[in-house]
Amino acid sequence: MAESPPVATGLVAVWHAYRLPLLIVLSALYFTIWAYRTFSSRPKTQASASVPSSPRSHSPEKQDKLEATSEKQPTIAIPAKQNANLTRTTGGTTKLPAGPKRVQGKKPVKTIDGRRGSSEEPQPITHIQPIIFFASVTTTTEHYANILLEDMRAVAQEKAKSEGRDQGLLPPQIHDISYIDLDEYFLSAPKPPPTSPGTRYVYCILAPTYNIDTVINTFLAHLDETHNDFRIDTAPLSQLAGYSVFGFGDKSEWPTEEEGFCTQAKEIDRWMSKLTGRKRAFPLGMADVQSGTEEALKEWSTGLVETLSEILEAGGLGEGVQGSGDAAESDEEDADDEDASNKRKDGSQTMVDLEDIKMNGNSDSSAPLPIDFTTVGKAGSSEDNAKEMVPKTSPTYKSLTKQGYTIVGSHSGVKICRWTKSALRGRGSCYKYSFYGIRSHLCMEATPSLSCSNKCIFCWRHGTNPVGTTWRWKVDSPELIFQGVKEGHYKKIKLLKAVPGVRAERYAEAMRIRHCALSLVGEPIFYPHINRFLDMLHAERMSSFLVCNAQHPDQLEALKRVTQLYVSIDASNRESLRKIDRPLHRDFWERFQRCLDILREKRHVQRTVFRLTLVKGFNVDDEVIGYANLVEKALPCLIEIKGVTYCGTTTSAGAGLTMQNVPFYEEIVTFVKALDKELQSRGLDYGIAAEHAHSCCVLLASSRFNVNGKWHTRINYERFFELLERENADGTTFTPEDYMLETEEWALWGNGGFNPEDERVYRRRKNKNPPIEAPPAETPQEVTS
Ligand SMILES: Cc1cc2nc3c(=O)[nH]c(=O)nc-3n(C[C@H](O)[C@H](O)[C@H](O)COP(=O)(O)O)c2cc1C
Ligand code: SF4
Repeated sequence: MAESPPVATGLVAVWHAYRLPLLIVLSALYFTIWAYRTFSSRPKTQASASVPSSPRSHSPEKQDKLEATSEKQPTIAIPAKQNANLTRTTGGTTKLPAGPKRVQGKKPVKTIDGRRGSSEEPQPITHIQPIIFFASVTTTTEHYANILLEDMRAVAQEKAKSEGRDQGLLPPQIHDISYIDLDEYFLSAPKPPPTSPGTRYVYCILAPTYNIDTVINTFLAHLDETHNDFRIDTAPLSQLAGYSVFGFGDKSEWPTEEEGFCTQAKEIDRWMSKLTGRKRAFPLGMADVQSGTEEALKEWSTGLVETLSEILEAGGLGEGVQGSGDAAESDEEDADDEDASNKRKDGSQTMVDLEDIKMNGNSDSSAPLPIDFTTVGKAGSSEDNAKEMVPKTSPTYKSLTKQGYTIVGSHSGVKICRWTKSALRGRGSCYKYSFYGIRSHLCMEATPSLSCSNKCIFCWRHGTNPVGTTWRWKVDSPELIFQGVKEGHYKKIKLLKAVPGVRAERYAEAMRIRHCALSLVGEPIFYPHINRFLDMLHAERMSSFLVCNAQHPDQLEALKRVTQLYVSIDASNRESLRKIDRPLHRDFWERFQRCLDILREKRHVQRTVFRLTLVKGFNVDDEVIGYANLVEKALPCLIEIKGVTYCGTTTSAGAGLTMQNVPFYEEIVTFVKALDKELQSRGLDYGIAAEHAHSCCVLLASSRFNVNGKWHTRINYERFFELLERENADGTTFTPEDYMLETEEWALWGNGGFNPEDERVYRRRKNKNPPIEAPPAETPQEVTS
């Protein structure tokens, strides 16, 4: 047997002598390394570690190509791992997150305005970085997303050339929703890079709708979960500068939204509104993939890009005004409106004119007392000494602006009516669409005189507007008023673009006023330069509907042509008129009668209209004969009959007006039939032409507007302007029959009058047992101007 070498013998001896301490040291070393690896460096998830700043990982070639086509622009890349402080691990970069979510995050801090947000002070906005997200199963949406990318890139380049690069719109980034980690973009807003802290992101989301399970369901589920995850701020994307959604669907199979057209885009829009704290920068756009797709997308993207410029200019979407990024959700919004309308400070229920649903602020029942100017000075006092009708410092100014009026100059006003809002949302226009073809989102409601010479008991404006018998104030130029009312109107329309449900195409249409209702408050013909003001409207091809109170015969006589001339007929006899209109003129009845004579003279030159507002117990019972007398005297082209809207002011209450005085639609119908019969019995050729049950309104028309058995109550606006321009050029006069159009079938008497293309929305009744009788939900009393 060979002997062991001496070194080996030595090692064995050492092992035997020290094996216990050696084993202990080695074990300790092993445990230390294991513990270190286990606790200090838990491996990162693929999601949080590997998300690149903006590339579309699924098609690098395409992205390279797109990037190659663009000039070098300062694109701001989102730093990877920016959301690492709030990471919901989903186990991968694609598709459905499986199993329960794990959330690591900072507790969101509350900001001064009560919203939650980041603890860091946001920098003023210097750059807008649009990010286009799209989902696509059969590549249609992807195709349009790339068109949008190119369009926005071109705009950004153009703007960079003209405006420089210190501030402005950056070329967009694009992401396919299927290939991004949703947590990276939809759990919190991207943080601006340190080199450009004023950068804010705008999400432009393009999505088709599928009634089968696709990545869009995954996306929607993610948005839903994020919003409803109690560990996450409910509006974690509020640091975005805004968002907008565009949907693709197929109308050949899903013809209406009720039947499923673009429903998933609508859902995305709704969730994004919640997640961003209502930062809808532009209304939801929708396109039918069968026709007009590119045009619809173009219209939406043009509007969106304009908004991005506005965000840059204004430093954000704005706060605190409905529609400016702080709009309530559609249904909540309606409920709020309803509440605001129906509840007064003293807790009693009232019904307020729905046109008066305020754009901002609260209605204040402690409105200032009406300013009666009749006792101050004399008419025609020198303009130099003349006072302003509604000075900026006056309580009247404050009260009117609080109610949503924009005061222009010192005596004019403009306001958005609730029907304009309704039409923008595809929920129907006012009765003037059914009767005359006026689409409410194209209509501006204005007045060049906030002052009136009546104090009608049912006037919802009473208590805020000045009253007077003669003009004794400083007179603003028609140019100033025209410019001011247009600006005021467009500004309010712009505020509405973020209101849930507003249609992109209707919003775009609304940016061109086509009609002007001179009927807001006060007496438009009181304004000394009303004719010049009308010329300005017509020069821009805006039709004019003017309502006067039959108290200013001289001004009525001198009034030039309008598209449709109204006289309010609030009663059929002197005593009743005195009680209802509470006129300031002592000779009010004589003035009224003279106005009827003038209307009779004008009936072959203009479309003349009687507007009857029925107040049960005041001007309905036993007055059919009296109204027929007035019709016989003035022979108006048309007679509009509607029920009063109870406004619950102290004035109306003092006059004994309650909800009991508001007629039901059936009662209006009974009255209309009786009046029709009475007119027939006198050989006056009138008939019941159309109705708009939705706003309790019925139209009687002279047979002059019945051609071959078909009612022609609508207006051919194009024709009106052609005829007017010819008249101005060579004096060729024309008649109302020259610009009439056939009434739509659905608007005819007996058919209800609601445009089938609009979505009919019934107001929710919160209070099941209202203390006072309310009109049936099917026939809400909605007053129009
Ligand atoms: C199976 C299937 C279901 C669809 N469901 C709807 C739907 O519910 N509503 C709708 O408006 N369009 C629907 N569409 C139409 C698609 O939204 C439309 O074709 C869209 O352009 C597809 O976009 P994409 O090619 O980007 O995936 C559906 C299409 C398919 C093939
Ligand atoms: S006509 Fe009057 S109610 Fe109708 S949309 Fe115009 S302003 Fe509104």
